[in-house]
This record gives sequence, structure tokens and C-alpha cells, in this order.
Amino acid sequence: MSRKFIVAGAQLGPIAKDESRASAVARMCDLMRAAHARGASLVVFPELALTTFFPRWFMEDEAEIDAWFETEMPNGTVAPLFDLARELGIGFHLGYAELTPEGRHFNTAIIVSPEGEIVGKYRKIHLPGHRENEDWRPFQHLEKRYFEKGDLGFPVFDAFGGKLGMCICNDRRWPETWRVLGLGGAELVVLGYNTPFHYPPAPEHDHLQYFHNELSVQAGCYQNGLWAVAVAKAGMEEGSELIGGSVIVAPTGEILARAATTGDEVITAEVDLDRCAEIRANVFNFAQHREPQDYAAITAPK
Ligand SMILES: CSCC[C@@H](NC(N)=O)C(=O)O
Repeated sequence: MSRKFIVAGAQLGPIAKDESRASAVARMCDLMRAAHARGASLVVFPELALTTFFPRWFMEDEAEIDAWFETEMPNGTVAPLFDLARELGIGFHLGYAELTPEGRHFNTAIIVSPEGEIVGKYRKIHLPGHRENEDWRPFQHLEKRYFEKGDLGFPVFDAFGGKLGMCICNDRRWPETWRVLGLGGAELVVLGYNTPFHYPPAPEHDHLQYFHNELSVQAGCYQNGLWAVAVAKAGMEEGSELIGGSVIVAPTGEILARAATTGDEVITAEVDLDRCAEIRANVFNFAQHREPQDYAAITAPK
């Protein structure tokens, strides 16, 4: 049986600090309709898609911090997205800030089936940035302050006729992320990102931001024989420019679709999950060619 379907990346342009979640959801509904019109079965939204990228500000007040988080998923604000997905029969991936009933904070993403059920959940493991205010920076990157390291590992879910893996933003730069997902059998990895163009600790690398994004995703796909949809929140957001460059990448590492703007934009490509075998049965046939006995240093405690 064919395991081909059309997947969409729904890049979001900037979300202002005072833009409501309802407004962001309305924009996502428009993108979902556009993806559906192009025949997509699955639409991937970015990391922290409901609000501006709030870790760029130093906050100490707990109530002020918690206001950026969702205490339930789904909730009333995102209900229009879940309802539209059910109506159109389209699945989606959504990143958001999660506050659990126990008071734990995570940078989280979910996969929702065309029936509106949450069928996959991931909590970001590689948290970049810093914990304290560093006022020499033009903007902060306080993910280590606001989020706990994810506690769900790198999960792989049965969905859309195949195996879907998840990671979030900075995770895509780590080969370990992709290899663990590949070992878990992932055939399609969905991920969102918020990547500032300017990296204050090493500004000499700013011009490489788009290159490093593609390098990371293409290498992850090729070296593990899997597909990926990597989707940005992009554009000039509260004085911080976020890269666009959302891409859909094949198991060969080839880019099949790439966003052309830094605004709200849908990209699509046909995904054939059976093409993973082109790589996984050959150069990266793990069972035949992997030599894990020589990889112990990778998992040694730091
Ligand atoms: C400060 S590290 C660079 C920015 C980082 N962004 C996120 N959101 O993880 C990224 O890896 O794209």
C-alpha cells in the first residue's frame, strides 16, 4: 500500500508581544485552510506558536512568566484550530509553552490527528541560552530559565500511516537527536523553531544562520534516512529578527520545498515514507553497518 501523502509547513511571521493567542490561532486557521487547499494531510506549525518568543525578556515575577504558558491542551483559545482540523480532516503539529498541574514548565509540541486527538507529545530536551539576565545582549535567550529539560525522551509515534518523530528547534542541531529518532524508527520528523538571526555570543556567525539550519536538517535526514518538516516563526519580532527558511527535506538530504518569505507562508511537498529505505537499506543500514561498541563516549555522563 502506498504511503504517500502531502505534508505542509505553515511558517508564521512575527507575533507581537501584545498579539492575542486568539489572533495567532486565527492566522494558523488561515494557513491550515491554505494547506488543505493544496491537499495536505498534515500541517506543521512552529515552536511556541501561540505567542511571541517570550524568552527574549528577563522576568522574575512568577505570574508574569506563567501568563505565557498553557495549563491545558486543548483549551478554549486553540479550540478553533482543533475544530477546523476535524472539519477539514487534516492533522497538525503545534508548539506551545506547557505548565503542568504540578507547576512544571516545558517547551512542548504535540501532534494532533485528523480526528482532533493528541497522538504525540514531546518536551524539548536541548534548551539553549542562559538562566540569568545578561544585559550586554540586545535581547535575552532565557530558555534555561523558563523551561525544564524535557522528560519524554525523543519519542516516535504511529501516525499518518508511518512513524513520526519529534524534536524542537535547538534539538535539530544535535546529531544525537536525529540518531535516537532514527533508531526509534522515525520516518518523518516534525519540528518547529524560533532562531534569531543575531547570535550575541558569536555574531561572526550571524550570516551562517540559514546555512546552519539547512545543514543540520539535511544531515539529520540523510544520515538517518528519514523525512523532515522544519518550520520557522520568522521575521522581525519585537526588535529581534528571526530567520525563516522553513524546509521539507527528503531522506536523501535534498530540500523539496523552502519558504521564500519571512511571513505567514505555506510550503508543501509529497512525502513517500517508503523512500526512507533508499538510505536505510543501503549506506545507513543500521543493523549492518553501525558500530555502537565504539560510540560509548557519546553517552558518557558530562
Ligand atoms: C541561543 S541558541 C540559538 C537559538 C536556538 N533557538 C531555539 N528556540 O532553540 C536555535 O538553536 O535555533
